Amino acid sequence: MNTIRVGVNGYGVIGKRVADAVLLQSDMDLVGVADIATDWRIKSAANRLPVFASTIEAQQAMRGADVPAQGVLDDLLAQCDVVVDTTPKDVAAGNLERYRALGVKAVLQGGESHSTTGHSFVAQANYASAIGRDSTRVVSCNTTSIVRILGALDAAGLLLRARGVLIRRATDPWESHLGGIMNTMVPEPTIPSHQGPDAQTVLPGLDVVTIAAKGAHTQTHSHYWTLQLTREATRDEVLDALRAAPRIAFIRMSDGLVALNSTVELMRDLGRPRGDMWEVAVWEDLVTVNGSEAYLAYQVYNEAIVVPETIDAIRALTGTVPDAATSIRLTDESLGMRQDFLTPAEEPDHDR
Ligand SMILES: NC(=O)c1ccc[n+]([C@@H]2O[C@H](COP(=O)([O-])OP(=O)(O)OC[C@H]3O[C@@H](n4cnc5c(N)ncnc54)[C@H](O)[C@@H]3O)[C@@H](O)[C@H]2O)c1
Repeated sequence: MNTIRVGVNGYGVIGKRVADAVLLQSDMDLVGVADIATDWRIKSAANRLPVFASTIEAQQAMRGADVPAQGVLDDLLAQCDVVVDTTPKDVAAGNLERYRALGVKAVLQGGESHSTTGHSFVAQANYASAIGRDSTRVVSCNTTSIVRILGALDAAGLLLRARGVLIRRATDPWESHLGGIMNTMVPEPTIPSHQGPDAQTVLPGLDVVTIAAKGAHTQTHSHYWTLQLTREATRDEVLDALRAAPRIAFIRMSDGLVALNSTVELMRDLGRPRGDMWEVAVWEDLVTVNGSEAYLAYQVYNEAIVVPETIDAIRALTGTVPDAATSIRLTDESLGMRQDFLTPAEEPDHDR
C-alpha cells in the first residue's frame, strides 16, 4: 500500500485532532501543519510537528513570534498528496482552487457548503463515490451523527422517517472565554434546521426533519429522535441495526452515565487523547419501540466525531483502499474505537 502524504491547513479544534490521527495511520505520513496563529496553539505544535505559515503575513508574524516555520503553505502543498483543510467556515472554500491548481487532493469540513466540492462524505454511507475525486467535504459533527444513526436504521430497512431535536453546545471549550451563551437556550431561526437537509446531501433518500437549539454549556451536542419505522419492530431489532453499523457505541443510564458530563468524564478516565469520543454514544436503556415508532437519544462529541471520517476521506480520495469497510477498520483500530466503553476492549483481528 502506498504511503499517503498528508498536510493539515488550519491547526484548530479539528485540525490538531486530524493531525494526531494521521500520525497513527501506518499508510499515511503527516508532512506538516499550517496556520496563521502565532501563539501557544502553534508554538505547542512546533515542538513536535513541522509547522508552516498559511500566508506570507503569517510567515512574518511567526518569525516575529519565534515560531520555527518551515515555509509557507505552497511549500507544504508541494510535498502532499492530500491536504485536509480545517480552517474556519468559508476560508477553505477560497483555498480549493489553489489545491486543484497544484494537483493536491483536498478534504474540506462541514463549515463549507455541499456545493463547494459537490460531494459530502460519511464513510459508512458513501465512501465509494468519493474514490478518485479531487475533493470532498466531511459533513459537520451533527450531520455525521445523523447519517451514522439514521443510515444504520435505513440500511436495515427499518426507517421510514425521522424527526429530531438537536441541543447544541454553546461554543467549543477552548474558546469559551470569548463567547457562548449563558443561562438561556437559543433556537435556530428556521425549521428545519440545517442539519437534516445536510444529511440528505449524503443520503438523499432520508425523510428527515431537524429542529435545533443552542444550550448554555460546552459539553458536546445531544440529539432526541422520534422515528417512524417501515413496520412494527421489536426493540432488539432496532438495537441490532445500530450494533451492525460502525462507530456507534452504547452507553447506559444504569451504569451512571446519566448526563453529557458523565460521558465526557468517562472518556478522560479511559485515557482518550484530549478526552475525545469519536463514536456516537446512544443511550441503550432509552431506546424505546412502540409498534412502528421508535425513540432514542444520543450524545455527539463535536470536537472529535469527524476525525475518523476525515481519515477515511483521505483514503477514498487517493483510492489506496478501495472499500469502506477496510478503511473504517484500519481507522477505528488505530484510534481504539469501541462499541461499548465498559466491556473489555477486543484485540484487533488482523486476519479479518
Ligand atoms: N469545532 C467543531 O466542533 C467542529 C466539528 C465538526 C466540523 N467542524 C468544522 O471544521 C472546520 C474547522 O473548525 P474548527 O472548530 O476546527 O475551527 P477553529 O477555529 O478551532 O480552528 C481553525 C484554525 O484555522 C486557523 N486559520 C484561520 N484562518 C486561517 C487561514 N486563512 N489559513 C490557515 N489557517 C487559518 C485558525 O488560527 C485556527 O487555528 C470548520 O469547517 C467547522 O465548521 C468543526
